[in-house]
Amino acid sequence: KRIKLHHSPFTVLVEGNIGSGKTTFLNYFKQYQNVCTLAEPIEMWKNCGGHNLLRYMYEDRERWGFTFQSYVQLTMLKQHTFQTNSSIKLMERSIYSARYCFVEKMIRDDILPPPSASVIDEWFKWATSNTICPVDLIIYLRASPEVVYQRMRERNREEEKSVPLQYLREMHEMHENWLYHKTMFTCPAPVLVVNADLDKSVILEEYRKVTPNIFSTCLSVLS
Ligand SMILES: Cc1cc2cn([C@H]3C[C@H](O)[C@@H](CO)O3)c(=O)nc2[nH]1
Repeated sequence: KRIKLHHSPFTVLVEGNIGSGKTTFLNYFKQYQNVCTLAEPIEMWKNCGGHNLLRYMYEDRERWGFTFQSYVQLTMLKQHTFQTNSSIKLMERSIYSARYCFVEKMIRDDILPPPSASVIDEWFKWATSNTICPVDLIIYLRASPEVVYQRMRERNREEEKSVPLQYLREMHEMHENWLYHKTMFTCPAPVLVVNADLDKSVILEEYRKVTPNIFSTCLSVLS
């Protein structure tokens, strides 16, 4: 009797701070034909009905925090429920990092008033209470704040030009609490930590190391 221990498709979340190399990681796995990669829908956040919610959020987090995170949650739900025939689905971030890292940070910074936080949380609890957001593995691209700050500056994304190093330090701690120390919230799947500080000249070798975990089907045969 054989039982399946994972969902179809085998769903992998690529998580990490701003500038930790998620896009590079996703692009590396594009080379495999049975992998469906879903990049973070940042273009949708930059144009929701003609509004650049990402820019509004960074310009005034109190005023636009809820609006932005509410739309992020919808776009992430769309990605989680995206149907593919590929055997593996690789997602950049998720509804989980939305809630446990970014929304949680806004709550702790008093950016998100409790009533707004409750509304986002009710959507999150509904979305994750049934099987519409399945996860089988989380890849945590773990990078130091100073390294990702440098990369963010070099990438020079218009909306991020005023993001300070301190914010990246705090977002690093949110990721550490959730995915490394696991002191905050539950992890919806096993976590594989990748040293994302490595220079791009050697980082692909580091990504290659986790391919067995992504491509191994975790079928177990019961005697
Ligand atoms: C799920 C999720 C992704 C995400 C990204 N961001 C920001 C961080 C980066 O500056 C930009 C692209 O990741 O959007 C955010 O504020 N809240 C988010 N929530």
